[in-house]
Amino acid sequence: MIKLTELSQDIQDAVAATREKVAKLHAELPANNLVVWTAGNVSERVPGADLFVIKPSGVRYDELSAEVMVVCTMDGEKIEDGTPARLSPSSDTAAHAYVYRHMPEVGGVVHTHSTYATAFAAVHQPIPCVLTMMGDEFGGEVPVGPFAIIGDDSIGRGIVETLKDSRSPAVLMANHGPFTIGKDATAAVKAAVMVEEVARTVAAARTLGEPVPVAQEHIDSLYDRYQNVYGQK
Ligand SMILES: O=C(CO)[C@@H](O)[C@H](O)COP(=O)(O)O
Repeated sequence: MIKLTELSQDIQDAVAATREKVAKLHAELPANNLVVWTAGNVSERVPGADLFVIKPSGVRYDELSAEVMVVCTMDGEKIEDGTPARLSPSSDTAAHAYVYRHMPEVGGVVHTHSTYATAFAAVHQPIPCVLTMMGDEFGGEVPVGPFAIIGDDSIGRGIVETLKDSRSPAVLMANHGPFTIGKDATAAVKAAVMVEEVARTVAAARTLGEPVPVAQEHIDSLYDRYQNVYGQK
């Protein structure tokens, strides 16, 4: 088994920095009302190594610190990372690992059960692109992925199959909830916040009438501006 202390100092430093970052980002899930109890997870690739960092399974968010973040290989196997052997990685580790293996551009993955996005997943309905904010962040609708059993790489296969030809960084896995991807874990957390927000707004809009789709040409222009011009250089 790979032992963290036997890896190069550069890799050990990169692991330490990633653990700090991933531990901090987990606090964003309850802070943004995206999870109850322990029902969500964040992971990030370790730069310069075939490793990623993810939270331990079933541990309360206020107990998560850099020291207990679990380090895994790209096959989702925990390495000897200095945490107790009994500390298992998230139950969604195989899904995160599958995404990293098949989407090399992805550096971060997030899963939550946020209420409104999960409600769309429960009824197998994509979130239609009816808001400029959706054009900006998702470049179109947020798609629904297949039903998949938890624990092996079925969820990962569903995520990759659904997102590989989509601009959306979010997929609503049927009867389960949102999984989001990004160039790093911060971007994936942002997508998780945004997908819940637009799901909530679209659900509210439907109580008033039928939401009006944004024209494709406007979606393309919104997406291009937000991805390439918005914010600070
Ligand atoms: O979707 C599920 C289970 O339905 C999981 O995402 C858990 O809700 C969180 O699991 P851990 O990351 O704590 O193992």
